[in-house]
Amino acid sequence: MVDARGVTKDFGPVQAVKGVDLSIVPGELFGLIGHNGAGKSTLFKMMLGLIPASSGQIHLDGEAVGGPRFRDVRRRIGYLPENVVLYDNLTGLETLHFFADLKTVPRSSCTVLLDKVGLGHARTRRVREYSKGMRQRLGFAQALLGQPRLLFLDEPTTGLDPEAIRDFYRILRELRDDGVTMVLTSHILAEIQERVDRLAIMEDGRIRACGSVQALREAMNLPLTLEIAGGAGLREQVTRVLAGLEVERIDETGSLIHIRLPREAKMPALTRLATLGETLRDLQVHEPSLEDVFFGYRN
Ligand SMILES: Nc1ncnc2c1ncn2[C@@H]1O[C@H](COP(=O)(O)OP(=O)(O)OP(=O)(O)O)[C@@H](O)[C@H]1O
Repeated sequence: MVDARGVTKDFGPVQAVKGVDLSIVPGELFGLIGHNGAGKSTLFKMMLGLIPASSGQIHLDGEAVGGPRFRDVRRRIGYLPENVVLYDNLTGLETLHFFADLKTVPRSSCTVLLDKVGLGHARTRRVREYSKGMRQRLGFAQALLGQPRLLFLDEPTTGLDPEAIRDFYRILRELRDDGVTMVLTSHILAEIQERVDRLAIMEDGRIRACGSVQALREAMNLPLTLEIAGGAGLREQVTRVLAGLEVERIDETGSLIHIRLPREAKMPALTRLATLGETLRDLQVHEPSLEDVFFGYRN
């Protein structure tokens, strides 16, 4: 659905994107993460044909961006920019009517979309009175006009509270079930790590790593943490049964013991810990977070 080959972008002396190759398959929910200035928004704008690439090629749905048949593809694309520009004097519904007219989409779909993003109750209120999260929802409704098959969402959850973020990802899952392809950017790694199918880590204009969160974790081979709770003297017993295994660290906070160990030592450690029987009250395995993976790739 999205295919970028050797894409670069120069802004004068600044090379914002440095030879990006990226393939996103139909129906995929794809995350693009990276620190400020990594080049995410620039890559998005080139994919949408809003700015030309300095070199390289991008195809969307088989058509070259900026090519003769790109106009048709563009009709099937929805875009939520990082900073949505809205007119304060219009109501939510008037705003959506305005965008529907621009996209030559029937106005009749607007009320349904406002309900979908949780703004039905506020559709006759002026945007001036909207909170940041409400503005973001309105921007999202705008991106969904015309039932796009490909959605680009730049920092879509900025300003949303946790409940709204949950609602937002529920809508994305519904869209994915309908076969819509989505690409979203985020800084909030914890938020997207369990929600996207695959992601790319972008740094300094380059894609440093790309794959499912699990694949990236495994490729990095970062240590895991086992967290266990139990009775008095647990730490000594844990240290005893794990003796000889490759354990990085054993820490204690309150009544919890944290054991940091390489992935390959997980099953042997669990087998040995099981011999402690009822001394163990609880045990959890913590995978490295996306933050750990992200910083692992940066270091
Ligand atoms: N129009 C422009 N003119 C000059 N430099 C630009 C322009 N747009 C972006 N840049 C530069 O290109 C680099 C990448 O910026 P970009 O906005 O793509 O990053 P980003 O990953 O989206 O960052 P953020 O998460 O902060 O939005 C930065 O160094 C930025 O200063």
